Amino acid sequence: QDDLYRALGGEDGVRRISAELVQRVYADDRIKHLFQETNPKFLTEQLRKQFCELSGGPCQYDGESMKNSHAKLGITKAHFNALVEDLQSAMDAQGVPFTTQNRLLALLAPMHRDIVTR
Ligand code: HEM
Repeated sequence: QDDLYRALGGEDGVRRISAELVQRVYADDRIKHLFQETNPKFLTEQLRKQFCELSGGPCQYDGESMKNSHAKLGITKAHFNALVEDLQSAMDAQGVPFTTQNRLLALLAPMHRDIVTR
């Protein structure tokens, strides 16, 4: 049940992917303006726990719901796609195989219903 977690590189892998994603997002001119009031360390830690739990790892995501945490941001489909691209780049940089990348992305994709609000 934790094979996706292990394919992502386990604890260290998921930690590195989360950190790399946040670095890319804060440098991404398409979306960085939306993160101006968010502490990158906090966001990295929340993403780490969420990716860990989703992939079957021994963690529990204890943060806000996707709906509540994104409600006021006015996120578009284009913003969402930009973040997904940043995640793909982050996983590429960590040497995560394409098929493993797609398994994580498939778990995240349905969240667009709660995250994209315009
Ligand atoms: C599948 C896609 C996404 C996932 C899995 C995700 C996940 C998360 C998580 C876990 C948090 C922390 C919630 C908390 O505990 O308070 C968060 C917050 C946040 N997300 Fe996302 N997110 C996604 C897409 C996006 C997109 C597309 C944007 C904007 C381009 C975005 C912008 C933000 C911002 C600005 C916050 C911080 C809100 C605050 O400071 O309270 N997210 N996201």
